[in-house]
Amino acid sequence: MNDQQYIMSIDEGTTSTRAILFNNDGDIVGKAQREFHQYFPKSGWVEHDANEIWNAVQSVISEALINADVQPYKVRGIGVTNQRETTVIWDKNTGEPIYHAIVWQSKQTAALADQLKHAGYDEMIHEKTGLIIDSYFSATKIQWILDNVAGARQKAENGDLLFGTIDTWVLWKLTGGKVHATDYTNASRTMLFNIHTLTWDKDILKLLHIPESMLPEVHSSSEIYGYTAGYSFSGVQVPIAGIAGDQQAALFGQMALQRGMIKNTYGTGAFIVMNTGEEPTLSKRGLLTTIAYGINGKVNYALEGSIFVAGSAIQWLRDGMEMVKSSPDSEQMAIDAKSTDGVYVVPAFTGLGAPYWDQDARGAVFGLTRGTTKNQFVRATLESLAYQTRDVVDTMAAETGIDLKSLAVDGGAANNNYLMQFQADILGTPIQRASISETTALGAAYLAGLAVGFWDSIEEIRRTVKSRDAFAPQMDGKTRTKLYTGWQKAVQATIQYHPDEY
Ligand SMILES: Nc1ncnc2c1ncn2[C@@H]1O[C@H](COP(=O)(O)OP(=O)(O)O)[C@@H](O)[C@H]1O
Ligand SMILES: O=P(O)(O)OC[C@H](O)CO
Repeated sequence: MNDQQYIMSIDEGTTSTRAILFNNDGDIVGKAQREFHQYFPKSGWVEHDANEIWNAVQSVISEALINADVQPYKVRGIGVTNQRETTVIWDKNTGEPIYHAIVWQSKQTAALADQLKHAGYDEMIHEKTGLIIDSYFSATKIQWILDNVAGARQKAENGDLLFGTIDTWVLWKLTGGKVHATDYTNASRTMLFNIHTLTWDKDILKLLHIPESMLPEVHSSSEIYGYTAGYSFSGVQVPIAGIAGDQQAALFGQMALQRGMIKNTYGTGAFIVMNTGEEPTLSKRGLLTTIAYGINGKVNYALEGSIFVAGSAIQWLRDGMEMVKSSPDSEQMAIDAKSTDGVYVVPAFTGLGAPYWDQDARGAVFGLTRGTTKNQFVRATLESLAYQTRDVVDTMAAETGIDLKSLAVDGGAANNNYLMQFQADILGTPIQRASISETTALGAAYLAGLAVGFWDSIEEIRRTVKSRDAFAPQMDGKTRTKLYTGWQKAVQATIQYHPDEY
């Protein structure tokens, strides 16, 4: 009899939900993926239907089990990882969301964030939460829902509403409404969590008029939060034993567990995270301080540079500009272009994140001539992912004094070999690409597997890590400086031009 057991990761991303089954060697044995609807009700707004996300979660769980021919009782534990910050508020009596989930990229709360900044709360919020006031985080999204949905504030004050990031929503649904909890990594993205005391911050809650009764309990990233209930896992009770925001899960999946280790995940956005050890480092240069993971009674912190538009710029080339048929086609087109011939694309579609934090910037293209080709435009768009990464990596080096020896990468767009080579060239640093691009899901599986004894220790996990693809820098220093200087000028010009002001 086959007594192999598995861990299932549920990776609820910005554009799709995946369920992935891992065996004891950390290999993928089954997988299912489902895209869901993106709602753009007004310019700059991005929303999801939380019920649709839950339906997608249920269907990918079943499909992954069927695809791998694995019986549900063979799953030892579930790890949940998720797009962070995205905010759901639901009625705890009916289980119904009272508004669409407001997505991390959404800009409907930019004015609320500006009010907080202008009232001079930057320093207080940065000091307590490690974050820079921005509509990106959950806090102003909660405020907005309470202010804009009829009767919501009263219900919240009566204790009838629950807030959750997507991990919390999925956990609540999986456990049949029994468990309302999150982990440190997700809590640290709300702009309501004190990263020093590891508690919800009462001063910020008071300032934003958010009742604490709405907020989930906060736990470590690796422990049993509850068990699947009802038919949520084909009727079998499986422990949900790992939770982490997707970028932190990727850091864990890369086994970047020592101070100074750094990874970049190229998904919808790109997120560069450096493990800074057991003490939080507050940035003076526009990086976020965040919780990397909490495990075995200890918390590790990280510095993060968040780039809002990365793979989604390639989706824009596909769906908006209709310049590529599929995202992977961008690789050959970039190679065929041979050079961008001075074209720069700055994809600031929803403002600029780290290190600029300019909510009002919008995308721009520079250097077009009559001779500019589609292939050059595609190449320039791909290169923007690498330039934005260099902006953050340089800032991290300046902030910490730690020089980058190599950059660990993963995520969908990291499959693009042209991009990876250009990234190594423009950084002047080698790139190490994880053997599976699903490092986020792997990290959540590790966290869950450690909690249930599927893996006994981190050392045991390390023994299963496979060799990686490497990209060494080949560009000469003069070309690197010339290209990067052009990018810096393009970004400065983008910051100068705020279309809403005209
Ligand atoms: N070969 C490729 N070249 C460039 N971009 C790619 C490639 N493959 C996927 N992408 C981009 O990567 C993103 C998907 O990556 P993924 O890690 O699945 O993202 P998420 O978790 O944010 O949903 C999409 O935006 C897609 O356009
Ligand atoms: O969906 P992803 O992978 O681009 O990740 C989104 C981030 O968690 C947002 O902070």
